[in-house]
Amino acid sequence: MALLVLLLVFLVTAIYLVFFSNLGDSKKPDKFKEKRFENFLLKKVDLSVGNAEGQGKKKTLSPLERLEQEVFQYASNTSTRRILVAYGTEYGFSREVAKKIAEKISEHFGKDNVSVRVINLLHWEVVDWKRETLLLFACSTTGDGVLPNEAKDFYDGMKRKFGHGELENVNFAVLALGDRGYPHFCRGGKMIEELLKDISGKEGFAARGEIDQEDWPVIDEWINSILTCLDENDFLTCSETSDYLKEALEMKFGNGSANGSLGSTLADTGYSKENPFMAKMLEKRLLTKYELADDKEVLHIELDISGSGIQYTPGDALAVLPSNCPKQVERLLVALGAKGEEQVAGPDGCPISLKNLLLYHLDIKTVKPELLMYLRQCACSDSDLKILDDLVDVEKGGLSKRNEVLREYLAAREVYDVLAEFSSASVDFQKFVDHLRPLSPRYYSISSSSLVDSNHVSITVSVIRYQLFGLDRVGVATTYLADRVDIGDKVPVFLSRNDNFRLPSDGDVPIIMIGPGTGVAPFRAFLLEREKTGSRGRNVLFFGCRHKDRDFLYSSELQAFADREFLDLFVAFSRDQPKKIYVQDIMLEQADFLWSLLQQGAHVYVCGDGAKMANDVHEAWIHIVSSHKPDCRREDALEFMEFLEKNSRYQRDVWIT
Ligand SMILES: Cc1cc2nc3c(=O)[nH]c(=O)nc-3n(C[C@H](O)[C@H](O)[C@H](O)COP(=O)(O)O)c2cc1C
Repeated sequence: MALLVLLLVFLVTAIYLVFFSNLGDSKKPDKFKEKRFENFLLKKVDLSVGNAEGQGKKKTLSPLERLEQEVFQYASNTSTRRILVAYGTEYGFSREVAKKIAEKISEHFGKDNVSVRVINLLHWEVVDWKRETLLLFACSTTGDGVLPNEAKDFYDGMKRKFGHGELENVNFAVLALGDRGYPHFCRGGKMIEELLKDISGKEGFAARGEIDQEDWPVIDEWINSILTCLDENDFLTCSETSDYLKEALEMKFGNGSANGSLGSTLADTGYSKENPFMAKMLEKRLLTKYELADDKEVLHIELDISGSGIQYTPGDALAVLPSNCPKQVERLLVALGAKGEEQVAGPDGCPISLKNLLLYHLDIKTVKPELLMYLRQCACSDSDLKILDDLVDVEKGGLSKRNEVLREYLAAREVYDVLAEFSSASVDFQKFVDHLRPLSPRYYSISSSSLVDSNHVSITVSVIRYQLFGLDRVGVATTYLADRVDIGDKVPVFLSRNDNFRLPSDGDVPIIMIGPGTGVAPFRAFLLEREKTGSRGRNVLFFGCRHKDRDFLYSSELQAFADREFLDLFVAFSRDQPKKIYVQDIMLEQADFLWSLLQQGAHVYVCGDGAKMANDVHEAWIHIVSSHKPDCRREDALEFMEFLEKNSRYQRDVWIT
């Protein structure tokens, strides 16, 4: 009996514990629940950040997941009103723009009334162009006025495939994205428009948009002009009720497909911005004397890519995904009045600490004009409001890049500066980060040859450090590599192909390389490759720097090539004598020699600063050609250089800082 009573007491206690303790739990103060939520957040953060050191350790995406990043379906695909928005991008901005175009069209017509599909031009072969009636293109320009790598096959393929007027059913319009600082502004978009004009046999239904950098107000204007045209004309309606495209894409790239390749960049290695390879740093060597205030700090960096499957060719670039400088992030957090541990939504929508988001995911240097508009909303002092109103004055061009005052203001400031300047603005952390750009990869010309060592890749990095408004400023990726990555640490990288900067296939053809400063990087790769393949063609290099004994990059290697009579080396040291001398000056001294090389079919390469040097070198060529070709006027010389360019005998890999 006593045993029975004991059992009964035990049972009652157990039942009480199971049911009532839960009840009790639910009455515990909210803090307890918050704690459990916090643990949940921590787990999520771990997943989204990868690890404490940095980003980059992301899961490998399946072909279908990668496809979803490339192709977006914004609306019902059963609608008979249909449009295809195709983008060609090198750095991702045109994809962002294409998504915005799709969203706006979807919003304007109602998402059930129109089917808007977005596709990377990389997948152009999946599209049945004769079945498409309405096309919008958003395409950038890269290199020296060329199409993005992933859009090149589309351009050549469409030219081959369709004759004049063959796509007569197509209505199209083009948005060209570029940067006015480059000599061939928006050339990629212009090429696509010309192509479409030819194969459709008609003009675009709306004027071509030309965008100077990330100018959203002008992009919005163009989208609005498109919406007006679509309201006024019935281009949208097509005769088909089902959409072949989604099915075709899934067939081609879906799980289990036989040829599930996503195109050249991804297919070769599977590594991309979203899914980088973690390459171990093997060497970091200073190539310059770095002691005086005026000295340059240039590093030779070698990385281990064994096991990655990355196969590079001289001319290609290596993209590095950096993280921001912790000191700069701390400074920003102080200006924000934040601790850093505050939770905000990360790029994938998962919660992440404000500090980690700023360290690993967002660009804290570039100020978007939209951030100023947001600060305008939060500012409460009259003087802050007045300055902000003046900056974004509609009369001056508002938020657009046409607003010269705003343009100059932003060019000289980082995100910290505007926060510090408009300190009366009390910002919401989530809204603040929503107004920052994502941190983008930085591209460095590869300076090694995979024929010499396929497991290693090297880049040549000029480290950026300067002062602005009395504060230290740094180049994000250059100081990431110089200060924050040690030998043995891993760096997230992926390969960026550059088929517009290639050695001649015939090793007997002479090459003329012009590469001052870090512009010499791809030429080191060219020389190593040509020596390894036993090329017999003459190699001529024009290199320039400030001082022979301070910043002559790879001097002993280059001198050794010259000593072996494998290289004709010409150098210009701009500051070693009272009169400044640059590469274009020493080219002119060698005019007869250069002309004779051109006569022998030489290929010409220029790498480095696109703002000044590339133009000065181009002028030097015009001079050399017009002074050697009989009866040659300036226009004839320009035409001659264009002829060389069209025949891949004049290739430039230039950039503007
Ligand atoms: C290395 C490099 C070369 C560029 N060359 C040109 C050019 O020749 N003409 C031009 O208008 N814009 C040029 N741009 C600017 C880009 O077209 C512009 O930044 C564009 O918004 C990038 O879009 P995307 O991210 O879709 O490639 C160049 C940009 C870079 C980084």
